[in-house]
Amino acid sequence: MGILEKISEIEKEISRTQKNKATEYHLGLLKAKLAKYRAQLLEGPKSSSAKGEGFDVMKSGDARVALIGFPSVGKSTLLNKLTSTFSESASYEFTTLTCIPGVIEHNGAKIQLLDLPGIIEGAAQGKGRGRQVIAVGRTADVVLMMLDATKGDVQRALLKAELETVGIRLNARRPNIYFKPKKAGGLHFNATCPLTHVNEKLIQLILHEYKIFNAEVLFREDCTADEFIDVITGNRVYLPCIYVYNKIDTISIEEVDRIARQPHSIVISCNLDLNLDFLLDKVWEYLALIRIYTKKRGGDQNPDFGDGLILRNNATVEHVCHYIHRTIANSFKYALIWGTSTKFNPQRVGLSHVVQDEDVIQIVKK
Ligand SMILES: Nc1nc2c(ncn2[C@@H]2O[C@H](COP(=O)(O)OP(=O)(O)OP(=O)(O)O)[C@@H](O)[C@H]2O)c(=O)[nH]1
Ligand SMILES: [K+]
Ligand SMILES: [Mg+2]
Repeated sequence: MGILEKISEIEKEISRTQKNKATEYHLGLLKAKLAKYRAQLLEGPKSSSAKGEGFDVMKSGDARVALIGFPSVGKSTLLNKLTSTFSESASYEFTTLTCIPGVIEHNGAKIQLLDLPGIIEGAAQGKGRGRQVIAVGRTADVVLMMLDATKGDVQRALLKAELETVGIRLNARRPNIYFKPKKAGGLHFNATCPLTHVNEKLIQLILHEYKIFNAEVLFREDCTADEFIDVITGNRVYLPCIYVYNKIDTISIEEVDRIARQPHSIVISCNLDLNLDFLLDKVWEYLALIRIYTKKRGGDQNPDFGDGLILRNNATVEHVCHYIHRTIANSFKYALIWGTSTKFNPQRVGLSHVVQDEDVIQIVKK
């Protein structure tokens, strides 16, 4: 039996199996098997088309955003609206066949926006250009899952499932589980909170499926078997995702209102230029980028507000130093900061101080 057949057998069995206390172990095992086969499938012989043809796009700018969606939902139209790059758009499916990068300039940052071919059900198993699209998706800082507002809710669930299959978790946090395989000593299992989804026996069964007999496992939150499998498997990526419903010019206002209220969702119309500014603000929010302005020493010079430094949320003064020049941190004495991250303006801070959006910083060297 090929891997694909094994996978579909297991999937069938899982859907056949009723979820209850008695089947808990059985289901846990099936899920572990499924995750294992899927991993094999992805690692399997690299298909010759997995590279090239415009898919090896260099990362550039401060962040990368990937447009993923079914054919003809308007991905290329959006790229044309938001960037100065042109990508062919048309009413027929699979107009776009490669990855086309554009640049969005927003809040002084350069955000790389990737237009990609449409993906279809079965993409994760290599249908169409699915695997290549998903491989690019993994490298993004934020995924824009683009949907046709007229097509109902199925698309969203289908796409999410495709991405899940290949280990991409959308709008989820890495499970807080400590896991360390050992050479000997059996399984040491502990939890810092009551567990309602798994117990030691199930954890042991799942680990055996991966031929792991000695390990230390500590649940720091009430995780599920699936989440534990994610931790064992290891190569998961956790990506923020915005569901972008396009073509709202063709549906009723009631329907627009309903869709807009769903979590992580935003409604737009490329054709009528509706809500595109709001989309950019959302992208900015999901990227969690911050702007830091520098001020030179001496005089009453104003900071250079035209030219901010773009950093990740939770960046420290040390990150700021590295951004300016990698040797600055060595000769660093202290920094003065004006902004929301300090109590006083200015305030003297050290390298570990966490900066906030729109802080002004002056670095004083030894
Ligand atoms: N009514 C309406 N049509 C739109 C809107 N945005 C795009 N379209 C149309 O949708 C069709 C598909 O647009 P594309 O930009 O080619 O879609 P795509 O997702 O890039 O398609 P593929 O590259 O084939 O996957 C075109 O005919 C567009 O004119 C919109 O906001 N409203
Ligand atoms: K199209
Ligand atoms: Mg396109």
